Amino acid sequence: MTNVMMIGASFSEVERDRLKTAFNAGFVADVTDLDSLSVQARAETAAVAFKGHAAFGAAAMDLLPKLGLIANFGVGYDAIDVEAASKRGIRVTNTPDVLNDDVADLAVAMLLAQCRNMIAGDACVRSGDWAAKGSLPLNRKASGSRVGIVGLGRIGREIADRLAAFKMDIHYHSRSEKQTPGWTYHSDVVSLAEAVDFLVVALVGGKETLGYVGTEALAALGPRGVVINISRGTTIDEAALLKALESGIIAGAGLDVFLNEPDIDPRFRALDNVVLQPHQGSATTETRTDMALLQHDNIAAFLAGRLLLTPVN
Ligand SMILES: O=CC(=O)O
Repeated sequence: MTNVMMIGASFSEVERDRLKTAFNAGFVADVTDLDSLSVQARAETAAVAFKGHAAFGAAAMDLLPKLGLIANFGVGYDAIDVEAASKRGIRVTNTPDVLNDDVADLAVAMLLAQCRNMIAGDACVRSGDWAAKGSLPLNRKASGSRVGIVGLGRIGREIADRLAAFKMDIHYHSRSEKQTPGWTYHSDVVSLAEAVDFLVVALVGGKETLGYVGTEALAALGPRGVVINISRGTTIDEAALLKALESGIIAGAGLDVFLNEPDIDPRFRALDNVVLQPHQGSATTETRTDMALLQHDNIAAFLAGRLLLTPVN
């Protein structure tokens, strides 16, 4: 009997094997494939191990009448309609904390790569241009500048701690003022953007933060401003961001997340003032293993009737 169903083409072979061995879990690549399962397989499914960013809404939940748990692989669960799940008595879990370090590391790496022009530097050495044409134009100092963190949750704090070690003056905006070591709170994102050179977006995704950083904040950041986004493509108004990058309203960006991943807006690829990453904030072997184990442990706890480790609802 299979009462656990994996949903997500992005599960690795190791992750699939682990869940298959532990729970005899079945597999479908996408939520839209659920109706291809037999009536019995759907009727037996008590828990779903979910991975990916495709929407998991009420209609899919209704295909699984005994569903009691959606265990998300990832901290962000904006793909899952949690309200619809709660209404149906379905619990949702995620994988917080274990990925904070990696996501914060990538944010810092993109900020440094952007300032120090590292992508062009690598190309310059590889292509032979260094010998043929000489060094690159001077790039930009990162240490000691002013940075604004949008969203001082678990990941935002890790980013701020790292950038404080780079002697940066830390400003932040979040729902409420926090206990911080001398960092400056801003009650709105525009005043934060006005005060800093770098804006690092570490918000949760979802309806509430849709287009949170928009035209006004980008204009306030100004022509030396750099945006780093490791949250979700939805948190920045992407049309406004592209316009700001193309027209010099801001200086550049480091982006790990986009709308319509992986088929991102081709205008990004034409820009030479951006560092682009394929949504890989948590993508180290170590962290993905920890995330997989936490997802597994939530499913095991649910099936055994124990308390969930990291519940969302
Ligand atoms: O995007 C990755 C996550 O939410 O964990």
